[in-house]
Amino acid sequence: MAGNWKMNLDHREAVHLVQKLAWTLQDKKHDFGAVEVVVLPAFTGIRSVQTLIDGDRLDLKYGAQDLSPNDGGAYTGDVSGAMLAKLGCSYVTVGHSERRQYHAESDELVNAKAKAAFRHGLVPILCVGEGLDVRQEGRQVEHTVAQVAAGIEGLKAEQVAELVLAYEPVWAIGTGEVATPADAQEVCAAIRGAVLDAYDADVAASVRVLYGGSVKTNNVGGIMKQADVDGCLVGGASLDPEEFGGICRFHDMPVLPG
Ligand SMILES: O=C(CO)COP(=O)(O)O
Repeated sequence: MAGNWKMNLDHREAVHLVQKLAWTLQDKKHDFGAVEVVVLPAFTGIRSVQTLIDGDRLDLKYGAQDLSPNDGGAYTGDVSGAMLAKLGCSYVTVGHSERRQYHAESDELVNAKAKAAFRHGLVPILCVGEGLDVRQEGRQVEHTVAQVAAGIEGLKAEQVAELVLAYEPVWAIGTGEVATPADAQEVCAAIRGAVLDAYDADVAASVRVLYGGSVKTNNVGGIMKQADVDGCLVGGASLDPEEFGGICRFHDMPVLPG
């Protein structure tokens, strides 16, 4: 379960949220062996979050929301995978739809960022998903599978086995419009199928496929029941420690009909 905080929370607020999240998980006896919990602060919060997690030996992982495809040099404003690895990051999202939309990130750039992450021992959370127009045309599977194929181009089997692919239909992000569990399963199964076609059954079984888009405690139960959904990438709800803590306890959450 990964919380993408997006451009929210300064470094002090980041520490506060991690403290509260740790308390609520501890209070509810969270099974960290069964459900890995990851927070993705803005760059400015990572150092403080690292200090807290290391200092208190919290069983939380953390990462960044983006990285440069380059390893260092004259790239003003960019942050390299090496810098994130030095801060103890485990994960980094690449190709989030907000990066694709507001920074015109292409599939080629997303692929280069995924490779940069692996060069520095970071696991990319590679985000894919269709917009409303594509969904209305019924082309969500072909669109998303093409993004996956381009995103994983040239990656080694052992890298893809570690990779996280996040299906985030753009029309469901921050809108309150959650995909139905069946919608999520349809595309997540196709994503795993694309990995099977490109690699083999072991890699397809090992790659983790997340769903993201308006995930809350009241819908996570149904989404996580789906065979090809291994976890969720949570935006807005991850800023509320009680709500995100509840999402991490998805086994206890209601599964609503439909
Ligand atoms: O973009 C998302 C996570 O990366 C989803 O955001 P919301 O959960 O706010 O819809």
